[in-house]
Amino acid sequence: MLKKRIIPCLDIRAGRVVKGINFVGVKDAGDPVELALKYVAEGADELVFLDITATAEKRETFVPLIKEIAANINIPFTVGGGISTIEDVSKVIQAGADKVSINSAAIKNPNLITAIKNNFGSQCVVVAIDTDYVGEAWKVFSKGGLEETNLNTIDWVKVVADLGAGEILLTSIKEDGTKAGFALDVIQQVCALVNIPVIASGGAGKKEDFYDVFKQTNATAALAASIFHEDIVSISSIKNFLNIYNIPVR
Ligand SMILES: O=C(O)c1ccccc1NC[C@H](O)[C@H](O)[C@H](O)COP(=O)(O)O
Repeated sequence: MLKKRIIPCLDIRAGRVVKGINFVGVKDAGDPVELALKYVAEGADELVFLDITATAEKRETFVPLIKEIAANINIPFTVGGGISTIEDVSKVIQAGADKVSINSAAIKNPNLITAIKNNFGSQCVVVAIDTDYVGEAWKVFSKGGLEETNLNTIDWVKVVADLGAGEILLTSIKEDGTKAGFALDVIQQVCALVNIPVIASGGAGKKEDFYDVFKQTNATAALAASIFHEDIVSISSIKNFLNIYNIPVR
């Protein structure tokens, strides 16, 4: 079995790490560079930086901060947040990111996935999908979880994989920030549909949640924010725990 990846996520607003619950009520969670260094020292396999700033001011804080973080870490670095053109991707890659995460822009213009793949390689494009169970189906949400689309998550994952996505970052909105555990059902449904890596995201609250997601689904990585920003458990202790229970980690 491929080694599983533990990925801390820095949700950024106005240059600070923030964290909320179900994508709302975000509170300050610290300095991005300090947290990035801390997580690398703890053994993070990758780092995700997600700028949730909705305002135009993001351009000022976005690129310099990416440069500063990229200069200080030696693990794969994925950057997302409002990326919607090849020029945005180029700027972020030149600033030091290894991959980009696109969400709302992929919904609006699915061909952007293929364009990024053709220009930078499929390994560079992570398609982030925020999902919630509505009525009888898992639906895709855009704009930071604020807008329900007419897309069915199960259909959308197949489309993005066919268009050239290198990975899928699947976040269950209901679990986000709750520390109640990952949404194992939808994660496994998605893993069973695509041949590209799926990163589970949303809900991690204890080390056993990481065991559950790797034991009960084919997720190749688990992303978390609250559990790390609130110092509930370190990345290294999660990895030690997974090793004891024979889940391969780096
Ligand atoms: O993804 C967004 O657009 C967004 C917008 C506003 C606030 C949070 C957002 N995303 C939440 C992140 O994806 C978050 O890091 C993951 O859901 C993991 O959260 P935890 O449940 O705290 O581990």
